[in-house]
Amino acid sequence: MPYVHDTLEALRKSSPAQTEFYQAAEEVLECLRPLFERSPHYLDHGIIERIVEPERQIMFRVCWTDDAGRVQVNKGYRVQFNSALGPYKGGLRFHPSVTSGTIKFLGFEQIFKNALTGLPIGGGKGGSDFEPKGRSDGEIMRFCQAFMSELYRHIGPTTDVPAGDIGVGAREIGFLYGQYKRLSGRYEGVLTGKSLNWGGSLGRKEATGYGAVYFAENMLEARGETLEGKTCLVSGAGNVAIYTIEKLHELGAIPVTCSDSRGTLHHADGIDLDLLKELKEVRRVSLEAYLETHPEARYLPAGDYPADGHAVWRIEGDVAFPCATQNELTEADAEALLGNGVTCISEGANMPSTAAAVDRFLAAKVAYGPGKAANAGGVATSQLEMAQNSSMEQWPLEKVDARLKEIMANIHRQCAETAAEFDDPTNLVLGANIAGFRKVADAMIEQGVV
Ligand SMILES: NC(=O)C1=CN([C@@H]2O[C@H](COP(=O)(O)OP(=O)(O)OC[C@H]3O[C@@H](n4cnc5c(N)ncnc54)[C@H](OP(=O)(O)O)[C@@H]3O)[C@@H](O)[C@H]2O)C=CC1
Ligand SMILES: N=C(CCC(=O)O)C(=O)O
Repeated sequence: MPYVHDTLEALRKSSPAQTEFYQAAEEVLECLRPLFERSPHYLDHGIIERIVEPERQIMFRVCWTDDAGRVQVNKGYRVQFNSALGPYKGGLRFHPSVTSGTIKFLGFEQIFKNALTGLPIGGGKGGSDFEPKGRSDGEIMRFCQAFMSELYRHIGPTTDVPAGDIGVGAREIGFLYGQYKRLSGRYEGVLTGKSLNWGGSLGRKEATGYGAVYFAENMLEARGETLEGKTCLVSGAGNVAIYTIEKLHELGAIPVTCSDSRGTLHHADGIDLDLLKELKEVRRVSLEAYLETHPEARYLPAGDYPADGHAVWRIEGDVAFPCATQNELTEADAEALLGNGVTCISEGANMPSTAAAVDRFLAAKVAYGPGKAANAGGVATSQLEMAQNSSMEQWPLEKVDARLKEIMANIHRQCAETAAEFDDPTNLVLGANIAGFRKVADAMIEQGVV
C-alpha cells in the first residue's frame, strides 16, 4: 500500500511540473505521518491515493475578441477536487501565471480549509491564464461570458459554487453571473461574492481579510497578547490586503505596508485606507500614486527587491499578514522577519510562505497561522451567502460578522487542540492538516469507494 513517500513519487511521475501542487501535497502528507501511526485504518480504503487525486478536472478553451476585434484565446480550468463534505466550493483565479498545477494546489488546499470551517462544503478551484489588468470593462465582460459559456454546464448551487480570487472581484463575478443566468435560465446561488443588490451577502467582501485578523487575535490571545498598538506588515493591495488593513485599524493596530507586483509602500504612520481603496478599488493604479498625497511615505519599486526575497518583509514590525500570492515569503524573508522581532504571522493568501519559511516559523515557535486556517473566513462567509440564497434571505451584517468571528475562533480551537493532541502544541500547521484531513477521510470512508 503506497505510503507518503510512494504517493509523492507517484504524483511526480503522473503529474509532471505541478511543483506548487507537490508543495501543498507534501506539507499535508508529511503532517499526517503521526496520525497514520496512531490510526493506521486511514491507510486502508485507499484514502491517501484518493485524496490527492481530484474527482474531476475540467480544462477548456476560451475564445473572445478584444476591443480591436482581434481573436484572443485563453485556457480555462475547474478542478472539482473533493465533494465528501458538500458541493465543491472555491474561487476562480484570473492571472497569467495560472496553470493546471496552480489550480490543483489551490483546490487541494481548499479541501482542508473548507473542512476546518465546519460547514458543508467540498473543495474545488478554477481559473484561467487570462490577464485582466489593462483590459477594458467590455473586454473583461466578453472574456467572462466566454469563460462561463464553457463552465456553466459543470456548476450549480448544490454541485459546484465558484467565487472570487486573484483577478476575480465583484466586476468579474457580475459578468460571470449574468452569463450563467442567460444560459441556464435560472436565478440561483451558483456564485458567491455577488453584488448586494442581487443575492450577495453583507460582509463577504471584507470576510477574508477580517478573518485573517480574527485568527491572529485568537493566536495572540492564547499567548496573553492583543493586536492593539502592534505594527503590522501586510503584503498585497487587493481584496484580502485592503480588508486586513481595515480591520487592523479598527482594532487599534498599525498596518504600515502594502504591496503589489510593481512595488511596496511603507507608511510608518499607518496606511491611509481611504486613499488605498481609491487607488486600488476605483482608479486601479500603481501604489506609487499614494506618494502624491503622502510624500512622507516610502515607495520601494519591485526591481529593488532583495535578490532572495521581498522588500515588504525586511521592514520592522510585530505581526505579518502575507495577503498577495503563493510563495511570496521566502526562507530569507522569514529569517528577516524573525530577526526584526515578528512574533505572529497570519496568512491571508494561499500558501504564501515557502516550505523552508514555514519550517523557520515552526522552529521559532512563533504564532504562525497557515492560510488554510487563517484565510478561511472568505469561503466560510461564501457558504453563509449560499445559505442566504437558498432561503431567499439577506442577513444583517451583525449576524454575518458574529458567525465569522465564531467560525474563526472554532478553526483556531480545532488547530490548537489537534496540535496538542499530537504533542506539538504550537504547530498549527500540523493541527490544521490533521483536523481537516480527519473530517474529510471519515466522510470518504463512510461514503464507500467512489
Ligand atoms: N478573494 C478571496 O475571497 C480569497 C483570496 N485568498 C487568497 O488571497 C490572496 C490575494 O487574493 P485577492 O486579494 O482576492 O486578489 P486580488 O486580485 O484582489 O489582489 C491580489 C494582490 O496581490 C498582488 N499580487 C498578485 N500576484 C502577485 C505576484 N506574483 N507578485 C506580487 N504581487 C502579486 C496583486 O498585485 P497586482 O495587482 O500588481 O497584480 C494584488 O495587489 C491570493 O493568494 C488568494 O488566493 C484566500 C482566501 C479567500
Ligand atoms: N478564493 C477563495 C474564496 C473561495 C470562496 O469564497 O468560495 C479561497 O478560499 O481561496
